[in-house]
Amino acid sequence: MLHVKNLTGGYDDKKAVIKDLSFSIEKGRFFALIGPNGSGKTTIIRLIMGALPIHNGEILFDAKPLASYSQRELAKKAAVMTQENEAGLDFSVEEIVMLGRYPYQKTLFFKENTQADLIAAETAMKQTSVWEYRKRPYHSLSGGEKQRVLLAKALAQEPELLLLDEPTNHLDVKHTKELLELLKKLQKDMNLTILAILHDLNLASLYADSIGLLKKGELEGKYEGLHLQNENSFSNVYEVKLNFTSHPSVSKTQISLSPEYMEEKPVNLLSAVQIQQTEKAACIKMDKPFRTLSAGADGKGLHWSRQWIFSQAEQAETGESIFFSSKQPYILWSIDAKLPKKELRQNSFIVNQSGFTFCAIVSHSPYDGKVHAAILTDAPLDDSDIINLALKINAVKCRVEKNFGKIVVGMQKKQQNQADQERIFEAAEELLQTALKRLETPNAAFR
Ligand SMILES: Nc1ncnc2c1ncn2[C@@H]1O[C@H](COP(=O)(O)OP(=O)(O)OP(=O)(O)O)[C@@H](O)[C@H]1O
Repeated sequence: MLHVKNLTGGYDDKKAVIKDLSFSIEKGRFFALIGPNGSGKTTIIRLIMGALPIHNGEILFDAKPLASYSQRELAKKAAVMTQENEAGLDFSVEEIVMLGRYPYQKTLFFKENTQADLIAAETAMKQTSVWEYRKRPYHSLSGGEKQRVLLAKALAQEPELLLLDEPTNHLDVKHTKELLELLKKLQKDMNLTILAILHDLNLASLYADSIGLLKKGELEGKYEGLHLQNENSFSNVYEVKLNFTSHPSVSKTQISLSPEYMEEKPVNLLSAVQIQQTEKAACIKMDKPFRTLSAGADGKGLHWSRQWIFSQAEQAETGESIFFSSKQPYILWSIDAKLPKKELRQNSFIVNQSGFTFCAIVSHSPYDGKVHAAILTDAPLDDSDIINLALKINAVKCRVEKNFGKIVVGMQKKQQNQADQERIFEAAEELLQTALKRLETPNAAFR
């Protein structure tokens, strides 16, 4: 559909902003153009739309050079939605959208609107949810509403290729999702080809079929989706440390930042923990959240939590808590070791060596046959160790994630027999041994 070959161009003949750029977009594909501020993304759209001089190379639409299309022909093929401020225009919403029909009209006067023009404009306004604003002056709308009107105008052009410059700018999270879902629908239903400049790398990862990463006017790479191994190249281009992780429910990569202002400091579990025990419930609390992998009754999955409740109640307290339902609640691990030594040895492991603390909590309720296990450590262990442990005790949810030395694994699984319970103890012990090996403290003792 669109072939950009060795394109060099910019705002004047002397200085090229885009340098020797090549990429193509197949018909019906969603291509996201990303890159730092000033890398040339908008300039590429301007070059594609013939608004800027090409110094070298060529742009082909359907294998025909850009220059062979008249303005009207080009406008039927490709529509662009830019960030340019049209707020000065004193038109109503429907008049703005109708401007998108100009390639199909003999004159620019609205009275020439045909039935096809009216239907296309109405469809576009309904698709973008601006139909209810159609009589309102454009300048009276909010930034997000204006954004959707400009998209409606582009869609009214009935293009084969849609060029979008930061289409989700100004949109709240609901409208961002709605707009991108709409684009995916148009892509599928009408085989629309989309080139969108996106600043939000997570959205690019979720919605684009392929991604072009631009750096100083050159294409750093083209990616068929983002993958964990792209972390370094993206971090280099953006000059900031990016963390690539897996989306919790779809097979896509998501990107996060680690703010420096809240740099994590190692915490000593022995002093960070508080234990509260009543007749019907027991609660282990930490003074800061720990990375938690849990299949507990509440707070399932991999996230941050700071309290673990063993309770007869059906519901846990809210907020960073993991809830272990147990009809016969008890904690088998106690910080001040009040429990008989034998029981403590059987059910918990505490190692305090080299400044790091490890602790395994395993509780088993003979009443309902459920086993609860938690591994807490402030040692810099790999999540793969945790995952290995999780696999051994049949945890239902697990995910590899970079950790920062503070890990909690909490698991709950219906286990019917003693052998399963033993397996958990063994796995927990193995994890602690791995941790010790890593810290080169092979002689650390269990208490
Ligand atoms: N009208 C202009 N005249 C001259 N130079 C321009 C003009 N518009 C942009 N530039 C320059 O071209 C380069 C690329 O700008 P462009 O707007 O294409 O970047 P971008 O990647 O879209 O940035 P952003 O993410 O900030 O929107 C920048 O160095 C910019 O200063």
